[in-house]
Amino acid sequence: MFRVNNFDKLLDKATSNLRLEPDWPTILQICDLIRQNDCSPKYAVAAVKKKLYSQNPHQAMFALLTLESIVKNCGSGVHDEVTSKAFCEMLRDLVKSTQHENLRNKILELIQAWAFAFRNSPKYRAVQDTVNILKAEGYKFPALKESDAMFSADTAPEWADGEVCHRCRVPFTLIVRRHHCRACGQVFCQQCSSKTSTLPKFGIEKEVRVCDACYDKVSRPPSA
Ligand SMILES: O=P(O)(O)O[C@@H]1[C@H](O)[C@H](OP(=O)(O)O)[C@@H](O)[C@H](O)[C@H]1O
Ligand SMILES: [Zn+2]
Ligand SMILES: [Zn+2]
Repeated sequence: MFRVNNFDKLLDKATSNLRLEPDWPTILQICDLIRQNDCSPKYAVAAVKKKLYSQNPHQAMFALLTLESIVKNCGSGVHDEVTSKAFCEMLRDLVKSTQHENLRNKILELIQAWAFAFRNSPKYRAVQDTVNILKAEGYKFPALKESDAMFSADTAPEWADGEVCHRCRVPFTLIVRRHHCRACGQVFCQQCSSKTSTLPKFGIEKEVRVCDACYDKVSRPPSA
């Protein structure tokens, strides 16, 4: 559980009510933890959500900025969490209940940007529904900056399930343990995923487990 505590420490630091300016380096470290699978998107979003309810407007705003960054940088695992009906309803309630104009506007900005970013994903339609409801209730949304809705970060694939090794087909047992390659997300036995590599293209700077095929790909010198 150490790694998760590390996340909590970073989130406390990023949302400290002693700060007057956002702590962007810490916010980006939080993104790295999630991108490296050191903290699950579910845990991360739930922890940030708690900070949104802080009575201290600085803390709540820093939590919103952290939320904005992890949605932009950490891929579909986070998108699944913040586009759930429950999360959208929570944001809608916050828009209604907050006393702070700047918090309200930041939430409206985020919901609108996400609705635009996910406009082609039917499974995320709860966000557009929330925009429509809030507009019908008379809330004024800030002008959409399309740049706010560009989630450019390339993120590591979600991990696949499987009862046998993706490469040698050996069945997993109590002895033959399951492992995941961080580059392709497939499931392998120890023998087929014994190597490690950094994966800069996914923002993973530390050595992580990769399968033999991905190891050959990432360690081959770029073709001249
Ligand atoms: O050790 P176990 O109790 O079998 O748990 C496995 C390890 O956590 C593996 O981590 P790793 O890929 O870093 O080895 C992970 O990829 C598997 O999904 C888990 O089932
Ligand atoms: Zn294998
Ligand atoms: Zn692989």
